[in-house]
Amino acid sequence: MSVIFDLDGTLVDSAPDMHAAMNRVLAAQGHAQMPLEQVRGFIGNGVPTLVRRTIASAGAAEDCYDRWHDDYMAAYAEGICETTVTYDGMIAALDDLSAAGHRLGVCTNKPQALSDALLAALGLAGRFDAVLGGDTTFGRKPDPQGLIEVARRLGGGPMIMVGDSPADAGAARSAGMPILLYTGGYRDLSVEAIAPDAAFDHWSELPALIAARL
Ligand SMILES: O=C(O)COP(=O)(O)O
Ligand SMILES: [Mg+2]
Repeated sequence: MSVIFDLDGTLVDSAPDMHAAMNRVLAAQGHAQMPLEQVRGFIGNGVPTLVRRTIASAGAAEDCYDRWHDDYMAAYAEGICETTVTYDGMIAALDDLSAAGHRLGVCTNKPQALSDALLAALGLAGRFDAVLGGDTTFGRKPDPQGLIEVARRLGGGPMIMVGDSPADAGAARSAGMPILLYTGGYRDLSVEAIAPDAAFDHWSELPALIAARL
């Protein structure tokens, strides 16, 4: 079996660093700071959506998009791993899954360079056989093309997607994969509304959930 993971809100709690970067952009543009919960609610569909939602929320002009986007990318690249941490039990779960012979991949809406930088900063890069970001030609979840490409790079066969958001669930469904939902992430819908194949609140539950699907 191959297991494909989402990154932000699933493997790592990266919202505080994304929030800090966005607040630096807001300050530079003369706008008020936003609370963490607000910016966290904008995460999940990639940087363009994050920037557009922030601009709308700040009441800034839509034509400042390119500037805010570029400033955010620079600010976040600079502070990509100041406070970001892995979720409790995640590393042990990956250890279990690798020991059980599963192949592991990442399909994220985070841009490729930032995803690679963050995984390297956390010492996680070597754990995955394929990592695909959201700014490639394969599009962004809920478009399933990225997921299908990661599945191909992992060698095909049975796949499971593990994510935290409606975009993950949508992509998995369109790609014909089961979706296991981590409930501790950044979803803006209830678990019932997302209707995953299974949900887990703590990473220690994941290896058994995957073993049950073999
Ligand atoms: O960057 C985002 O908006 C979310 O990225 P994710 O797909 O890893 O959750
Ligand atoms: Mg996510």
